[in-house]
Amino acid sequence: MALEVKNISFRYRNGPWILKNVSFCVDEGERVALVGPSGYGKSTLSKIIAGYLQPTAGEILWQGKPLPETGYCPVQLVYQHPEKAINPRWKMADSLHEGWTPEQSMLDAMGIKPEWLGRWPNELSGGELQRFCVVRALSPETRLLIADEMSTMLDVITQAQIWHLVLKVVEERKMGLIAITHNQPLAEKIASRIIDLPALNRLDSIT
Ligand SMILES: Nc1ncnc2c1ncn2[C@@H]1O[C@H](COP(=O)(O)OP(=O)(O)OP(=O)(O)O)[C@@H](O)[C@H]1O
Repeated sequence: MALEVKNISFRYRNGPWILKNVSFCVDEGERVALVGPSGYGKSTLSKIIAGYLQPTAGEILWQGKPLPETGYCPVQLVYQHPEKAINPRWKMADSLHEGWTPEQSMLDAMGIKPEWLGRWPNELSGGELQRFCVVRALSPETRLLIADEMSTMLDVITQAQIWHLVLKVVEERKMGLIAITHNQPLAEKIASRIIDLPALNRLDSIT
């Protein structure tokens, strides 16, 4: 079992419980889609799995152990909002090369133009920025990619281009994938299993 989400419960400060006793596993190289209504906690759960948020209770295990606190994290998250994931004070080349140096062929496949590398993040569109975020997350050390509404704000041609590359890399490297999407046809196309978050969330067990 590559990823174990074990009895995860979460609330923001003293707010309402968002997740209660959520458990599921993702096998090595498995592709799953995580679905649920808007505001149901999918992004929150993805941040917990990637180690950006600490759960209020429960644990995330990767290959049977907690995620490493230092060094490269084998679980990488691509957010819905690329502008929040990129350092505004770094030029794009620096953000891109922060974790690894992708080959030119990957930049070409993602449609990243050479002139974008010398720009600041605010000089690119959301879709252009998102391409950088996707490539940055696809280091050879990444073993599980969480794509949280990764392509929602893109036009259909760009969406297809990005998903084509991501699925090719995931397949070649036998990586795991958790795709969070409201797009049912996309979920069915990219994933072999659909995880319905409301069915796992034990909010009724709150005392
Ligand atoms: N930083 C925060 N502080 C307090 N509440 C938050 C915070 N971030 C999210 N929430 C709340 O937590 C709940 C779950 O939000 P989350 O973004 O995880 O849902 P989601 O299922 O990903 O939604 P969507 O499909 O609309 O993206 C929402 O009610 C949201 O308002």
